[in-house]
Amino acid sequence: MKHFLNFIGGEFVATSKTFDNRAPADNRLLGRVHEAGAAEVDAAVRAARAALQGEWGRMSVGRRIELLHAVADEINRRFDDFLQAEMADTGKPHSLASHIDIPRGAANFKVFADIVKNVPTETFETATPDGGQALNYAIRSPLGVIGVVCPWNLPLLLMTWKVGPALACGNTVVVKPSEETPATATLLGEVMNAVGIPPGVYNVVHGFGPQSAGEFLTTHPGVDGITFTGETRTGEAIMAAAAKGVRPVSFELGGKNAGLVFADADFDKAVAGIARSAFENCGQVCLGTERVYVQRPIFERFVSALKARAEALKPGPSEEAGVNLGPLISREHQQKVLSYYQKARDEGATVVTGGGVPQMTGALAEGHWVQPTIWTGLPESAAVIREEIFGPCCHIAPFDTEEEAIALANATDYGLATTVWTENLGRAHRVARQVEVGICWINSWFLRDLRTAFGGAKASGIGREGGVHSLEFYTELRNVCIKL
Ligand SMILES: NC(=O)C1=CN([C@@H]2O[C@H](COP(=O)(O)OP(=O)(O)OC[C@H]3O[C@@H](n4cnc5c(N)ncnc54)[C@H](O)[C@@H]3O)[C@@H](O)[C@H]2O)C=CC1
Ligand SMILES: O=Cc1ccc(S(=O)(=O)O)cc1
Repeated sequence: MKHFLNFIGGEFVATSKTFDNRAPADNRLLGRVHEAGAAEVDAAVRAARAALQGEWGRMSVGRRIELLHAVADEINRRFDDFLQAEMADTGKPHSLASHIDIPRGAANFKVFADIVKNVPTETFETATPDGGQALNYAIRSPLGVIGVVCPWNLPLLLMTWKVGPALACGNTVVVKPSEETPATATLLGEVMNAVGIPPGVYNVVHGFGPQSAGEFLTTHPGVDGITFTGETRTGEAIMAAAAKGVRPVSFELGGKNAGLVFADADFDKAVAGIARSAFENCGQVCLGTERVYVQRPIFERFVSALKARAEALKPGPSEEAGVNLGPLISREHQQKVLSYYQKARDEGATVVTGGGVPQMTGALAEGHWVQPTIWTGLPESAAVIREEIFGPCCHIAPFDTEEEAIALANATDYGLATTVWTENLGRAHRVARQVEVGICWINSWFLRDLRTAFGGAKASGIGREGGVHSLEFYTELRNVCIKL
């Protein structure tokens, strides 16, 4: 039996309280996760503090960067171990995990190491009242011990998206992976030891949120800042915890993202793009599109074409050739998504395709599968149009004018992402400027350059990470003023 242990001060730590880790594809037992209690979380925070005050805190930026490149290289060397662990924990297809999750896991260390190496800070020469001069210059210091609370949808990618810049800036981290996906964060502990990252720089505590490792970590007074990706309501709880001690937070939260397809779009590219944004990772991407608005002249044709795409998706085990649809993460999440499928029917939706559970055979019948689903005909007040579902589904509605499309896209409490499909350059710019989101993709989706700002407007988050913007959260910018 496999055991997923905590990683504290460079050592793997077992606890007496464990819980099952099961594979979403077939519910088989993958291993037992050792839940960290308040004592283990405290030990992890202390180890992180000690590392900050020790070798890591004294290390030159150059050496730190070398080590983070070595972490990336070691992830790539152990690519298959990470791939197998991620596929088992999430059930996602090989094609997805091998092209996105694991490569990004490595890239997140390299990119931020290089950014930290190359970013300058400001200087100002200042006239003084006595007719002399002063020189101001800025320095960036690490924020300190960072609590990193992670979701289950892109476990390695989203964890390293925070750990990479945090370590590059000289901080130490205590990571709380999702209880659903403990494997790759644990494996990363082995990588840290293998390349010589000092003990205590990277720590992992396993467990749940309330009254477990998540709450123990976010309420711990030794944590200097908290970065979190997940549900908006959890963000509210973590923000309340962070208020004690006035500790900064960086949040990437939920979304109810719109896709806008204009009649002048390249039709085939728009259909393929919206299909990806609605169904990739079985719809479990915060950037995914659950509300599609299509200009009336192409509406019917678009609905038929997206239906064909949804019905062509092949659910199955990660490794099987041609499989491009995985399961949902858990039975609980499957029930949540299916409850929205029911709500859509109750509210009078036309179910264009899907709406239930696919017929899976053998062991896969025990997995958390749902059909890709498309609805039309609902009013904007319907639950599946208002609330984040996080499943492979979308509602499609027609619109007439550009103004109407923008108003529909903005009619939500969330503000994470929009994807716009048009061949009209002027329209693309106009729409991009007016949609109230952190990221607007034109004729694309999930096309990421890690140097760009990433984050949500409105209820979708606080702060921006990515490129130099990550430095705003992970460092304390200080000014030194010297009277010359
Ligand atoms: N924006 C995104 O990328 C993601 C959004 N979600 C949304 O969240 C929903 C539920 O997914 P969950 O994993 O249950 O999200 P969640 O927000 O409940 O959990 C994310 C992480 O926060 C931890 N956590 C939960 N409550 C906490 C608390 N009070 N204090 C400290 N840590 C806490 C969890 O243990 C987990 O590590 C999804 O259906 C989806 O709507 C989920 C995953 C990613
Ligand atoms: O699912 C949420 C999500 C997906 C990707 C990223 S990023 O590419 O690392 O910025 C962030 C959040």
